[in-house]
Amino acid sequence: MAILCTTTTTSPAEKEHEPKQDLGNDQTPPIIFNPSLLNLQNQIPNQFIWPDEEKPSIDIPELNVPFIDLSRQDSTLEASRLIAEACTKHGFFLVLNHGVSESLISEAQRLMERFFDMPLAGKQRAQRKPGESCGYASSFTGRFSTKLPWKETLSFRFSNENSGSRTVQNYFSDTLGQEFEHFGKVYQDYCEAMSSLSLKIMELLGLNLGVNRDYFRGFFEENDSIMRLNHYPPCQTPDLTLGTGPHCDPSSLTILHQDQVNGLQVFVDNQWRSILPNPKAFVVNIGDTFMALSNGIFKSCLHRAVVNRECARKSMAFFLCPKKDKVVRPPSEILEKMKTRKYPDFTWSMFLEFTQNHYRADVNTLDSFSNWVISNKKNPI
Ligand SMILES: C=C1C[C@]23C[C@H]1CC[C@H]2[C@]1(C)CCC[C@@](C)(C(=O)O)[C@H]1[C@@H]3C(=O)O
Ligand SMILES: O=C(O)CCC(=O)C(=O)O
Ligand SMILES: [Fe+2]
Repeated sequence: MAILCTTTTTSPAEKEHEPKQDLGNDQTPPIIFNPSLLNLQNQIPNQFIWPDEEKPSIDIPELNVPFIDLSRQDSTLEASRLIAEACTKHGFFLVLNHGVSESLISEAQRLMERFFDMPLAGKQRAQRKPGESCGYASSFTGRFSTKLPWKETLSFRFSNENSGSRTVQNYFSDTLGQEFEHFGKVYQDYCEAMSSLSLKIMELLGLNLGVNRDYFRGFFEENDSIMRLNHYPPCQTPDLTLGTGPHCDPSSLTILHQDQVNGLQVFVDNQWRSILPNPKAFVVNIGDTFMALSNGIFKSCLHRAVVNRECARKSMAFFLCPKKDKVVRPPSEILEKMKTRKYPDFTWSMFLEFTQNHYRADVNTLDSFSNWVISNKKNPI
């Protein structure tokens, strides 16, 4: 059962999303976000206080998203129709009977708890460096100086390029040492399961966009993805801050597992809505790169995560991304029908660089990136 920690509704989202080039370059030394000390404080540091128009408020309605039962072979067409309906509107849906073993999910969750329970210095052995998308970040204190998120994260790369290349396993052993070998094995298996699930979902997305079933599967077969563990500690003033600020995922498809604590919200029809946790399901959403691949037909939608006073919340996100040098351009079947291109050609390596070094992801990331590509005459090929 979901633990419903009170939160919610909001404020208009649009005007708060002007591009902020707050990349942490000011002169004040970064504050330290140590969850075991901060979660009991009645006054949170100013850097964590979000502007009024972005602060969460209480009682938001639930978003009705379709449940896609992946076990029913006979229902491929129906599943694909439901997905398409959700993706043209907001890009969020749930998958059930997804085939990922419950024991793998619960072991991945257990190890995430163990990792975040470690003293700060232990976690900092995997410290994320400026400009890099992987590693441990306690809030983003060195990276941003305002609107800090109330969370700590561990991110690592997964590559499906040479099956057996064991990117995740090597990451844990190389960064945290041999005692983390078991972590590496479990998250390697988890990412492989996420990668296969993404490829299945890609077939369904393709069916609805009128392309060959294998087209997007092939496009993402050698994916170079990012896996992220999120820990949102309790906060004594949850109405002042956010766990993850409003953003669209720059990646292609996100597969999220939430624990039992409420917190994920999506901005639909001009209001914030909750997606309640369901440990048996994965929340799937379209990211900006897939929106570009579908020439804007499938939407990447604004979402955020709120925190609460009582309980810590943990989530695991797999961000499916194409192989770095693959050119992101809609398939001819779509372009023949639509005639005009919505976004320029780009590669994931350019988009990733943009989000890490030039722009803090928000609702406008894809448009700002497109303008950046066009004005810098970046050529992906
Ligand atoms: C390419 C990426 C940038 C972010 C990590 C991956 C996929 C999602 C992006 C992010 C989660 C969007 C919200 C802002 C962000 C800074 C965060 O709060 O975590 C983003 C990630 C990032 O740059 O680390
Ligand atoms: O933790 C969550 O529920 C959502 C996190 C998220 O949106 C992200 O990491 O991109
Ligand atoms: Fe997200």
